Amino acid sequence: MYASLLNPQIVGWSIVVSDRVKTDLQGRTVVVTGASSGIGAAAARRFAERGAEVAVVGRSPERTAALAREIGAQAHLVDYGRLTDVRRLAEELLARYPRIDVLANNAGGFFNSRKESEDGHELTFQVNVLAPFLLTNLLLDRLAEAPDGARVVNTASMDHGKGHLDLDNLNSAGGGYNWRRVYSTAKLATVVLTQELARRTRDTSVTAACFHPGVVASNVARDSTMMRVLMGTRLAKAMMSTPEQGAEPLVHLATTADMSTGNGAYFNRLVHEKSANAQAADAQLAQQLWERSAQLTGLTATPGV
Ligand SMILES: NC(=O)c1ccc[n+]([C@@H]2O[C@H](COP(=O)([O-])OP(=O)(O)OC[C@H]3O[C@@H](n4cnc5c(N)ncnc54)[C@H](O)[C@@H]3O)[C@@H](O)[C@H]2O)c1
Repeated sequence: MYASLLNPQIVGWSIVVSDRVKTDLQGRTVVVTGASSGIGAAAARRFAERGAEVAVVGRSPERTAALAREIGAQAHLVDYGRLTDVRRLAEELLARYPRIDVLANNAGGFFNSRKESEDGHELTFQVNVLAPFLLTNLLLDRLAEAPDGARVVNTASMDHGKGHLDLDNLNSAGGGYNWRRVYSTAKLATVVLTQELARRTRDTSVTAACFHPGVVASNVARDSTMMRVLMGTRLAKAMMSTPEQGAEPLVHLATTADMSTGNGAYFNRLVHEKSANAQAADAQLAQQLWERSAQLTGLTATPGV
């Protein structure tokens, strides 16, 4: 019974994105970050089964190579804790793939205590927001050239509802670090930047969406002792979705034929939802967050308004 509460597909909630999907992905290239485990690995397998050329992007050399070998794909390594590494990855992808049809920004996570990246940014914000923002911008021209239209799918979380963006303190500096609030805020930024990306690319064939994958049994809590213990119990595992179930919305949003009603939107699994967080609908904040993120990642050229 509890499992069905957490698994929309079991109780049969309505699916409001178009159910017309591109099932044959032959000739298409899909980039999946955080693909060495969990939701990303499950999604990468599904894309490969449908014939896509998959760029398996991961941090762990062993796990990334193993998954790439398993699905006959190419492994690409990156550490999102270093923005220079994100730039190197973008160059590697641009050199290797003449077309990119889907960018799944899925890498993410949270940390027990406040850590800073090599670039001096709070690490949760860098890994979940700044690094994928930079990668997306660096790949955007290639995405816009995709012959059948390209899709950016960002893995957000329903936790974004509890986030609060303070443009003057995106670094979560000062005392009282609360990993949950910091993670929720990072995922709120994902929701806000997805909308802003859709707005800034509205004259191109690129569309974007973000989603909550459900509560998924994965390694996402590896850096939080408390969450690792909570998510590791047998009862908790029985209540959670599998990575394959968590990957379903990602694969669907990446391949759904018609995004005209969902461009820039947030989906709770496959249900198009209006966010309960008022900041998610603040267009001025979205514009400012985009500009601030560009500044923090050293981007000089981003799509205009
Ligand atoms: N598991 C859940 O219940 C849940 C719920 C909501 C959202 N999410 C989100 O789903 C996404 C996938 O998580 P998952 O549950 O599959 O967990 P996971 O830990 O298996 O996957 C996270 C991936 O992100 C990668 N990653 C983390 N830090 C990185 C870094 N510094 N550089 C490069 N890659 C890095 C990891 O290597 C891993 O492949 C994350 O964005 C997570 O926040 C998960």
